[in-house]
Amino acid sequence: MEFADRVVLAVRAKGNPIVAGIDPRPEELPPGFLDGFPDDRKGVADALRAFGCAIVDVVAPLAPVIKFQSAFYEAYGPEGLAALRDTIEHARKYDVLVIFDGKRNDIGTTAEAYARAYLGKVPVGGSFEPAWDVDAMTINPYLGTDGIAPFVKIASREQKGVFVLVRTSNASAGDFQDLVCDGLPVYRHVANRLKGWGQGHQGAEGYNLLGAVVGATYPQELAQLRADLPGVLLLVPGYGTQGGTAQAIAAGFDENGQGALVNSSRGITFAYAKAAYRDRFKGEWQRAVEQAVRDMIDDLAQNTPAGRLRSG
Ligand SMILES: O=c1ccn([C@@H]2O[C@H](COP(=O)(O)O)[C@@H](O)[C@H]2O)c(=O)[nH]1
Repeated sequence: MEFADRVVLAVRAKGNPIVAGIDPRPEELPPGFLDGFPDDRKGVADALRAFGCAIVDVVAPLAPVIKFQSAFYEAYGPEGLAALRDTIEHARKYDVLVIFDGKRNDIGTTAEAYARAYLGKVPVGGSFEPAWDVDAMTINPYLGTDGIAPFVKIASREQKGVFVLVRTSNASAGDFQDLVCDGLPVYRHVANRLKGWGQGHQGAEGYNLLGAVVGATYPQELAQLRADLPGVLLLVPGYGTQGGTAQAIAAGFDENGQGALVNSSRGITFAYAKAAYRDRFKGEWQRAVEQAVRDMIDDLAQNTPAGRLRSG
C-alpha cells in the first residue's frame, strides 16, 4: 500500500494524528537510568537503546507514527547508530509507521545513495537488500530538483514517503525561508515546487508520497501552506516544548481532520520531568510518557479538526 494511504489508515485506526518523537538526550534520562550501564560511549548508547525501546513499548500502541531524530544517536558514533537500528527494529514489531528524521540531501547522485539507504535497497553480493528500511524520511530542499528526484523515484518504487522541509519551526526559520523573491517568500516557492515534484504520486486516499515539514510555531504560514498544498501531508513539529499549541495547529488539517501529523518529542520522551507529571507519577517515568501522549491526543481532539477522527 502507498505510504500516504498507510498514514491515513493508521491515523484513522488510532483516532489521532500524533507522531511520537524519540530524541534521547542522555543528560535528561530519568534519574538513575544510566546507573546500570558502563561509563563509556557504548554504555551510553546501550542506555539510549534501552530507553528508546521502553518508550516505543508505551507510545506504539497509541500513536500512528514514531519519528526518530538521528542526531541524538549519531552523537554516540557507530554505537549510537547501532542503538538507533535496534530501536527502529523494535518499533517494527508494532503496528506503527517509522519516520527517520535526518534531513538528508546532496547533489543528485549522492541523494540517490541516501534514498537507497533509508527507503530503498542496496546491492549486497548478487542481490539487493534494505539497509535502514524506514517508512519515511525528512529531506532538505536546498539543492533543488536533482536532489529531490531520487527520493521521489525510490519512495514511489518502494511505497515509502518523504517529507521536505518547507517552513521550519525554529526561531531563525525566516532568515532564508521568508526572503521574498518573484513576489513570494522562499518557503512558498519550495511549496510550489513540491507540488510539481510530487505530481503523479497521489495515493487512493488523496494524499501524496511527498509531504511537507511545517512548524507549529508559525500558525499563519501553516494555514497558508495548508491552502497552497491540498493533498500534501504536513508533518508539524514544534508542538509543546517549542511553544506550538493545538489552536495554532488547527489550520493544518483538512476538513476531515486529516492531512497533518503533529510531532512532540521532548514533551513525550521526557514527560516525567514536567511539573504536571512529576508529582503525580513520582519515579514511574513510563506512566508519565503514556499520560503525556493521552493528554496530547485529547488536546488535539478538543482543539483541532483531528477531533473528527474520533467521531468517525
Ligand atoms: O522544523 C523543524 C523540523 C524538525 N524538527 C524536529 O522535530 C523534533 C521536535 O522536538 P521537540 O522536542 O518536540 O521540540 C526534533 O527532532 C527536531 O529536530 C523541528 O523541531 N522543527
